[in-house]
Amino acid sequence: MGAEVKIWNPVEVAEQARKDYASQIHSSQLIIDPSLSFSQMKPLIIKLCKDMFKDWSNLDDSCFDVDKISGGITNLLLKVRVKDGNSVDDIITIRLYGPNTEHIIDRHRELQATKYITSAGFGAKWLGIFGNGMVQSFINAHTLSPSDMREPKLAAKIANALRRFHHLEVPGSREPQLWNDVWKFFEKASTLKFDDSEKQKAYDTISFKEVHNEIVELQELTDCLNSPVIFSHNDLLSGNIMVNAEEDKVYIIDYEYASYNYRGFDIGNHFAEYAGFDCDFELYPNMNQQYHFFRHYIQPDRPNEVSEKDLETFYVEANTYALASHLFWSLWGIIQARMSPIDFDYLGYFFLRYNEYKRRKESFMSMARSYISGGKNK
Ligand SMILES: Nc1ncnc2c1ncn2[C@@H]1O[C@H](COP(=O)(O)OP(=O)(O)OP(=O)(O)O)[C@@H](O)[C@H]1O
Repeated sequence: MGAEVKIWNPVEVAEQARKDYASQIHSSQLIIDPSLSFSQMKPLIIKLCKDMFKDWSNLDDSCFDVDKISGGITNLLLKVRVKDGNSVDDIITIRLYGPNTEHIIDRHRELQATKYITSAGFGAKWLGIFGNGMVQSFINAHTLSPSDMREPKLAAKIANALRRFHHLEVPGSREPQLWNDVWKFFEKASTLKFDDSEKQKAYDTISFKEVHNEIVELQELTDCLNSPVIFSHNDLLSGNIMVNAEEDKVYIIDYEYASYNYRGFDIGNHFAEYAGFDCDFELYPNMNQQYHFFRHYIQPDRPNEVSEKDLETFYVEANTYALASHLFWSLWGIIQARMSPIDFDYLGYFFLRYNEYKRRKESFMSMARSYISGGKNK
């Protein structure tokens, strides 16, 4: 299953991180095969913890409680509670990379982003690295559902948190990655073969010539919008937002796709995620809901003073780039259908996202053209 691939040398990465921040990142050379059953994996996870955190190396195995955290569809998230005799237990999360995810995720880019994002105080603390994954602190908060994101108070908080995220300065390439990534996905997705004949049949119905033309057309159009390039999360779905209501804190987690990118893409992609993995696109936010979000993104202190002109600019950007989000994740779905062992209908996901692209294309593209030529969008 291609599971035992070491992505990096963990010791070197940890050493570099120590130099970069003067903070200690623990490391282990171990690799855990994510295709193992949970009961087979458990003792290996305990071994990993002991190898990585020297303070725990002499603890009895019974001091470790290992559980799965559900929610994601790319990696395996584990929670380890360690009772070492102190009154307060330690809790960590172990993110075990899904097999073959190197086809869709640039792990070195993710690592670079994670270092800077976590040291700026977003998300969980980065604690350690091993052969095919990383360890972070456990966030004591609840994960949002798609319908939570529509709730006005939460939408305002998310907008404000995303605004702060977009102000991050992360070293490395500042080139927006959207179209590089879309074309990379396209090259991969259009040249696959499936062992499963049902999947192959469904795959054969996809016109990659048509998809190619759609990408070209949308790229040309969005280029004319001049959406600012910022440091972008690129995957702000409900499962990647956690909220601790008591502390009034919003956590943006999971930086697998983070890169410099177009502001409109990050916001439009977030709106597309109101539909959830079930792709109930009736839940896509209407203009009022979007304007509420923009007001709190643009001017969280004085949301009612945001100009109509700014609201219109954001509206055109977000909805045109929401189309790009459909293309991006539909191509991702095809690749995952071939590469991922996770039980999820990724090919079905392609069709849902691509059909939504086609359903919305005319109205959003004509709005963008009218905006670019100086007309009104409504
Ligand atoms: N540090 C953490 N502390 C507590 N819970 C966490 C932490 N990191 C992730 N989770 C929980 O685990 C879930 C899955 O995590 P994550 O989104 O990173 O997985 P994923 O497989 O990359 O997901 P996807 O690809 O669907 O975005 C999250 O929705 C959240 O509920």
